[in-house]
Amino acid sequence: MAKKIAAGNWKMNGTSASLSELETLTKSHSTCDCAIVICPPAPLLFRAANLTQDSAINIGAQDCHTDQSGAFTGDVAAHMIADTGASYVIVGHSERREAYAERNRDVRNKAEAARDAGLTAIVCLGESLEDREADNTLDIIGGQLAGSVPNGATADTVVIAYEPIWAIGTGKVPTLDQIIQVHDFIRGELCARFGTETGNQISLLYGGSVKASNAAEIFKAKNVDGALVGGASLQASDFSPIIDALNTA
Ligand SMILES: O=C[C@H](O)COP(=O)(O)O
Repeated sequence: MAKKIAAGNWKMNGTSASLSELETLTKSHSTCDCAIVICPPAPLLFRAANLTQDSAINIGAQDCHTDQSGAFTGDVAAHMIADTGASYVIVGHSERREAYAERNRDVRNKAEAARDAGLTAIVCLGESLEDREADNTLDIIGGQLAGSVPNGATADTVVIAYEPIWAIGTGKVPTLDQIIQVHDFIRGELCARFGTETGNQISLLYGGSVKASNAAEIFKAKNVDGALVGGASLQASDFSPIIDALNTA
């Protein structure tokens, strides 16, 4: 059975003042049946990891480089992220695939670098509105999954986040049937590639306009093991009810 995960991606939002939101979450969720992961901007990683040490909250980064060191100005290596005390890293978010032209091969290399550093990679997949309207969703997701997830993936090294690009930050959410169709497909592909036991253990998160008002409904869906939340993860008061909905799902 896959671990339930409530993950928050703060994207390029937050300063040291935002750590108070983490403090609130830490206090309000001192124990939790699901894993809680907060991915703040890189400058906050070290302090966030310190603040949440020995709590139910895990810290993750939003990206990593494929290499361990070198002349890559502005980049951060996976082992540097692990050194801050963080344990997760998001790779292949659609915003990076688009803005930095990251291809599946780059995402897979990043996920491998994360694994080698002892981090769990949250590998993001998602179709554009154009793909969806052309009925290409499963082809796109299948290609991204095959190309972005490393061989030998396990539940400890990889989490999958399905995030339809058209649902990110738009308030538009796919129907439950659409989410179920894609998550069932991903589960089937993972089982076929990694075996039934491992395939069923890898957590599948849904992302795209998840909020307190729709979380419980989304978490009812088979093969939805949690969420990757953007906007509604910035304030503890918005994210807490999403965690609670996952706990009771
Ligand atoms: O990584 C998170 C996703 O991009 C979802 O963002 P959102 O919840 O603001 O739509």
